[in-house]
Amino acid sequence: MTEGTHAAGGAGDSLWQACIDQLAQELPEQQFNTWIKPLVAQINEDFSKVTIFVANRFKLDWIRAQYASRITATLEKLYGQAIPLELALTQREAVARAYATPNQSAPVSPATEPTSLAEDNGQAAFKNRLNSALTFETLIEGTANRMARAAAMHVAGTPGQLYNPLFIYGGVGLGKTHLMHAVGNRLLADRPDAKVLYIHAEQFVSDVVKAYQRKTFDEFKERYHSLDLLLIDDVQFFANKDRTQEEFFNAFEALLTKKSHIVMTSDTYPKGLADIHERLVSRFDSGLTVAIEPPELEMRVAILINKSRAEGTEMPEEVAFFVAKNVRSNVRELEGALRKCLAYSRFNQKEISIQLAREALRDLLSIQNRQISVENIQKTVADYYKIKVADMYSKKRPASIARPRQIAMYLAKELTQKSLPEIGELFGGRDHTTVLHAVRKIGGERQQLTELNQQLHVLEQTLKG
Ligand SMILES: Nc1ncnc2c1ncn2[C@@H]1O[C@H](COP(=O)(O)OP(=O)(O)OP(=O)(O)O)[C@@H](O)[C@H]1O
Repeated sequence: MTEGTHAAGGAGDSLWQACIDQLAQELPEQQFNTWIKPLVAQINEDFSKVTIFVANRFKLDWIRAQYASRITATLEKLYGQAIPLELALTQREAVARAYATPNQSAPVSPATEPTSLAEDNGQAAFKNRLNSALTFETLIEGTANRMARAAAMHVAGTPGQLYNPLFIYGGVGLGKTHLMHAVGNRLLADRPDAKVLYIHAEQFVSDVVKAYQRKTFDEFKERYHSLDLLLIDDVQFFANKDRTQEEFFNAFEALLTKKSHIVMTSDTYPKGLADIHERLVSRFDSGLTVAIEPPELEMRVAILINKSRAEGTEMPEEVAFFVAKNVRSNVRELEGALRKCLAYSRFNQKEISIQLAREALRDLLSIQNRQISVENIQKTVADYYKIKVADMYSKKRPASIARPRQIAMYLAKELTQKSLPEIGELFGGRDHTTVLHAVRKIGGERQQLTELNQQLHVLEQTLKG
């Protein structure tokens, strides 16, 4: 089961995909990528229920509070009648079973606490929100994460000393959250009485808002300032939240003064963070900043072999290479591909082979093999903005035509291997500097204008199939 797809395939699959596409258009890109895109859903074959699997407890609560009704409404609009929604925590066996029995609902009740949540650790009322399955032992090491892993291990072994704060950044699904939990779990294994808290930045924002409304800042401070280790995920979410940034700054200073450790993650390095106060950005960068890169081929192979072993199945090395060569973006997608292969093998009672992987992953492979041509981009963009395809090559300059043309040039550069002169040629013999200008202009505006960004997102999704 991959992100955004349905377990059993068929009509449910298309319905869920349509729902995801719709939400991609409606929500700001960052929100969509963080909360909706990683969701894994299973729609029963009789459409009597949709079960959405979420990676951890916080995410589950967040999806329930912020997005569940929106997802239900979108599905209802698309399907024509309401489909009850259930939220469940991702548990490998549950997902695998859901896969193998597409007619049955997932055997996980929506609000159950996962058995893996290591919330007690002798700290009765204190909830650390750690997932005990995410440890250093289950994190595969490779060139891509070697430095981040080494720094994290150091912090877990001697917190409050070097590398404080530890700032880990990288793209989606590369193991930042996993690494953070590993630090917390390791510290608790060594010192069960340590006060550790894992929290997503959005939850911190929401705690600040609650403390503000209820005038409970003393409790808030007591909670955060007394920690030995604060693990805070996705701090880019602090953007534009002044009060939150102020409270985080206070917590940060208090924790560092008492030599507690802070580990943070983000999708970018500190100076790349937008709309976060300079004094905070410079604090973020004052310890150690390390990147996690997308995993290289050998690491992807090792991850596949290890994860399938953990599921009780041996994946032959040649199959792991085949899958790893075809799934390159991130570990979460790799896990999705692996689950598909394992479920396909169980369901069809076939040995895992390259042929089986090819069948199990055929959707994914066909998307990759589908070449996006400049002609296709021109046609799609012209359709979208309701202009003639011929205007893509014409010399006309009114903005209603020039802008879609620039957008098409931008997409041609982004989505094909063509050079600037080649693209210029295909747009009615234009100079390569004209293409470069369009690429820079649209690329720059995309960062600023949410509406343009959403339009581009829709066009990209359409072109990628
Ligand atoms: N090196 C690794 N070895 C084993 N599993 C990994 C590794 N890296 C990532 N994973 C797994 O991949 C999945 C995605 O990782 P994780 O959630 O930590 O990513 P992330 O970088 O925090 O992404 P996001 O920013 O989208 O939250 C998790 O199931 C995690 O356990």
